[in-house]
Amino acid sequence: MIKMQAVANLVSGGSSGPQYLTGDKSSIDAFIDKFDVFLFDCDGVLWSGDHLFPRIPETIQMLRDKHKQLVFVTNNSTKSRADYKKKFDGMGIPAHEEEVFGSSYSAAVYISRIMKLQPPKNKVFVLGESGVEQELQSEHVPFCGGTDPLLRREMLPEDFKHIADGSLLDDDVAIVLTGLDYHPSYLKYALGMAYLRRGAHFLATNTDSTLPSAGSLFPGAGATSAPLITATGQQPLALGKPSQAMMEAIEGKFRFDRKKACMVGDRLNTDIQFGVEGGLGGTLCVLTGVSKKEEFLGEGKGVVPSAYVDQLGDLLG
Ligand SMILES: O=C(O)[C@H](O)[C@H](O)COP(=O)(O)O
Repeated sequence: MIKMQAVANLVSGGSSGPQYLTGDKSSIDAFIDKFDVFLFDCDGVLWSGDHLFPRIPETIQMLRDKHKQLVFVTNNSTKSRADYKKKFDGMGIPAHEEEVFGSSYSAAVYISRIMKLQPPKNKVFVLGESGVEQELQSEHVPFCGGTDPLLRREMLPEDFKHIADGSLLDDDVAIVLTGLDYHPSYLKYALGMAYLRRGAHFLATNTDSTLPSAGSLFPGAGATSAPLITATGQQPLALGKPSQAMMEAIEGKFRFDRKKACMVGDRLNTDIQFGVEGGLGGTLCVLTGVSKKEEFLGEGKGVVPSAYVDQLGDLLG
């Protein structure tokens, strides 16, 4: 009876709400068999900071043994694809650098291939970490700011004057790009604000409110870009999940049938929304990160996954 009910849910597309898969081996197998491609969020699904969740390497390997195409789609812009490959290797997770598609790469591709501003007026002022800089470099986009040690100092009285008269600004800057920034400063915000007031485009790798790490929550990219949003009254164009510009870039690079793809994530308003709005064949919510099941179970919920598990390793049955 349970088996028939599980199959009924899958057939009806989960009309009775998201299917709870943990502990239900036959439903897990049926769910996995529906898809050729799995898009994986990273923070909150595979790990929390440097803490690897149980049976992640084995789960990823199981999907590879089933010949599934895997793409690791992270909004964490502090690391580049190469940095993530090192992290995957360190965690024992079988993954290739070209399978990683982070928000820093998404932003760099958007700037270089979609915006295509004419040099030299195509420079980016970065409020973020090395991952953004590396990916801009990979797309040959000039930048300033970011991890520049000269900006990691107090705002001096003369800075107000030199920002106001433009002598501390770079006339080639046409874009302000914010990401998760572990080294925010008033000086960097003042420079970013000045560029935006001059008419620079306002982009963000992502605007996640929080960063899941060490089993807790910390200020996310949305929190570290908030001062510029408040000061200028402008909203950035975000190039991370749930942005469909990111989905289009991923589909363009990896070439897959969206109806045979499943988005796996821990956050409803980025990962699951990304998959639902992208028209993917399914979404799987994992309860080891930000969102709780109470946020999607019951009537009148905004974003509802196709299915959910307590932790990703439960897919091993
Ligand atoms: O604040 C952030 O940038 C996000 O919390 C973080 O980077 C999310 O990473 P993801 O879960 O998309 O791997």
